[in-house]
Parts: sequence; structure tokens; C-alpha cells
Amino acid sequence: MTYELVLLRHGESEWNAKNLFTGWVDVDLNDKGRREAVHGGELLAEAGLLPDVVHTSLLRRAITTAHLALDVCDRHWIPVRRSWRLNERHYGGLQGKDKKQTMEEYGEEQFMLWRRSFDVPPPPIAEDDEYSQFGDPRYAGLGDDMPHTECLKDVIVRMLPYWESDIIADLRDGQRVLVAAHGNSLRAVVKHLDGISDEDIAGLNIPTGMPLLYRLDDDFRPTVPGGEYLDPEAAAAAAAAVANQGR
Ligand SMILES: O=C(O)[C@@H](CO)OP(=O)(O)O
Repeated sequence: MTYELVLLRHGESEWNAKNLFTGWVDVDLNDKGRREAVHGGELLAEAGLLPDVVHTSLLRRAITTAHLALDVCDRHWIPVRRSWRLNERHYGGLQGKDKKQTMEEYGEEQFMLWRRSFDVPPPPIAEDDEYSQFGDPRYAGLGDDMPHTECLKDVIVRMLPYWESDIIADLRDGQRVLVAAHGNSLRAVVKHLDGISDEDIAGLNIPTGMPLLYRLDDDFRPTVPGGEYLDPEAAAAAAAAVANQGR
């Protein structure tokens, strides 16, 4: 049995375009991001990879991306499941800050540690910060799980229970699963799937709006390591642009 999983990072958001750290701030897609989402859906249709069920985060850039992509391939009606566990990595006190200015202020090494190291979280956010999510009703049930900041390691810890209980369950049922999420929550999924080391994951960047197909074997391991982008050339160029943010 081969299981089919498609990962889709949301299209470009208003803050991606402005080069601001976003994290859990609920920023919308911009026009380019909406076009990317539609194109992602067209690629799914062309490849005959119509999803049976979609999982998203609680953030509108992922929710809208999933809707636009599914609408264009006539799959707007499939079951939707959402979880905070698929949210972007919480960027702590960096949320709302300009990436270029942050790099200039703290230096490239610290900047890259915060962005891409496995286990160095950014400084925590104050609960009354203008970009804090404390008090947001969608997170009312989180209790002590509500983060003040997260590194990639933290994202893996909170994402994996959902992977095991909900996403694997749908795959096991024979559903083709679409996961519409974020740069760093999808890096967590890919690290887990491909068994990427804590060091090597720093070099992995996921482009916006590009469907990434994983066919998984009986043990839910990829049959092709790294999966297959439906448009590999465009994906490579877009991933390089993510890597260079801040410069
Ligand atoms: O700002 C963010 O939340 C993320 C994704 O857009 O940025 P980065 O790629 O720098 O981790």
C-alpha cells in the first residue's frame, strides 16, 4: 500500500512581502499569494492529485490557501480539519519585527540561529505585546501549551501528536491528504518524514504555494526521499528566495 500526502505552504502573505517575522500573527495573503494558491490547486488538478481531506492550521493564510487551491480543482467540498498544532512556529518577541533590521541589529549569526537553528528559540513575547496571541479565543483551550516562543524542536513536539493521531489516521483510511500549513510547521513534518538531522534541517526552506507530494510506504516513510515538487524548477528558485530573506 502506498499512501499519498501533499504538503502545501500558504501563498505569499502581506508580511512575507514586507519581510516581517510573522509566526502566530494572523496575517492575510496578498494578491500574489492568492494567485500562488490558485496555481497550487491547478498543479494538483493537472497531476490528478485531487485531495480527499484537508488539514490546516488556525491561521487565515493557510486556511485561505487551502480554500483557493481546492476551489480551483473542484474539491472545495472535502472534509476540513484544523489544529493549532499545524500553526507556524511562534516567533516570540520577533513577531512583527523587520527581518533585515533584526539582522543588522543582532548580526547574521544570531539572526540565523533564531530563524533556522533546531533548538535556539527567539526571545519570549510579552503577553501584552501588540503581536501576542494571549486572549485570542481560538487558543482559549491551550492552557500551558500556549507558547511564548518556539524553536523548531518545540514545533516538532507539538506537531507530532496531531500527525500521529489525525493525519496518519486519514492516510491509513486510504485518503489522499492535503496539509496546508507554514514554512516552519512543514519543515517539522519534512524533518520527521525524511529523518533529517538537527544540523541539516537548517538548510531546508519550503517555498510558498508549491505542492510537495510524498508517497509513503506501509511504515509511513517516503518512497522518494524529500518528496516530489509538482513544479520542481519553480520550487527550487522560490526556496532559494526564502533562504535569502533578510539580505
Ligand atoms: O516569519 C515567519 O513566520 C516565517 C515564515 O514566513 O519566517 P522564516 O522563513 O524567517 O522562518
